Amino acid sequence: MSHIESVRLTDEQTLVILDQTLLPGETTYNTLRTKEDVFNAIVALQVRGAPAIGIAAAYGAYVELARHSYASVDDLTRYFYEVKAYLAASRPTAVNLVWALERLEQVVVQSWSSVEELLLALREEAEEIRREDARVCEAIGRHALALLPHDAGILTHCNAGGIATAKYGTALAPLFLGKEAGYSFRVYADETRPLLQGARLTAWELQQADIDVTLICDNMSSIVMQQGKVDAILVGCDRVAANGDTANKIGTSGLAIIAKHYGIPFYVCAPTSTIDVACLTGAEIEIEERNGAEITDTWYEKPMAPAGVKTYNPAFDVTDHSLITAIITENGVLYPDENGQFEVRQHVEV
Ligand SMILES: CSC[C@H]1O[C@H](OP(=O)(O)O)[C@H](O)[C@@H]1O
Repeated sequence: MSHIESVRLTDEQTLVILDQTLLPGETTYNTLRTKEDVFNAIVALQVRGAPAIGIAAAYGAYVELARHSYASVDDLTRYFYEVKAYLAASRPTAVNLVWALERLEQVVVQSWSSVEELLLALREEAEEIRREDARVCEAIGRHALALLPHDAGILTHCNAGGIATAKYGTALAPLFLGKEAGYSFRVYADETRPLLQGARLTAWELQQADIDVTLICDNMSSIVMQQGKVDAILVGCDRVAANGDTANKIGTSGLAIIAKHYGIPFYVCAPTSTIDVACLTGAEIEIEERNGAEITDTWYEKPMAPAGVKTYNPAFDVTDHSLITAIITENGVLYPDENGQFEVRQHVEV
């Protein structure tokens, strides 16, 4: 699989990201030099996808810290907490953002003899977060692949591909690995309004990998399931609660309800870094609400709605655990027990 890297730390202590807002028409890389650059890139979804956001935040925190001088390790530590709080506020729903910054905090709280030693350790931890994510996504792909017929029809939502992670993606990982193993998946990618991650990113990534992909509007997902074209639905996630309730791109929960109606397996592909066992149920997950202009203005040359119309633009929704067939992590496939309950904590702490 030819890998398209979406987040990279350079030797010049800068962060380079693939600007995902310009895909598929332009493959443009932006250089981020400050915490403000990183914050704005995450808010604008230039870098997006829960794991990729975490990696960008870890790299971004390091890049910001490395560009200043410090009188002492305590001075650097104080500034780390300022940068952590600032970057953590960029997007609230994907837990990987805070998870990655807390990984750096675990480094900061150790005892360090010099500023240089601590900065080096922070860079290495950020690099390890990226390397780990690639290994995790490949493992998710292998576990998911084992569940799928060689010629399965797959429905995807939003984009949980290689560019949303360090490599492979989560929901798309089995598709890339299957392609390498000679599988002939037929993928239906729904466009995923309002930001069209399915049309712009998933269709693009699958075409780049020569995987059969058909783009559909979100409101066509039901008919492709009714017509028997879909053998399984694969989605990513932004935060999985302790009971298995899952926050993912807006529209996911509706897909799960339709899948339940047609008896189609609904799989959540979840790195354990996206599981938040401190969050007991989906009701506790903060849902980011974004600017309504993404609905009315982003893709249209002419007005698509009356001027001044009210909008409501929740970027995510929560799929109830009762609608999820299995949660696939790097540790394996987690099915609900006989009472329909997911023992997520046990699965995470293997
Ligand atoms: C492996 S990416 C998970 C998740 O992230 C996406 O959200 P966004 O495009 O807003 O960053 C989407 O919900 C994906 O399913």
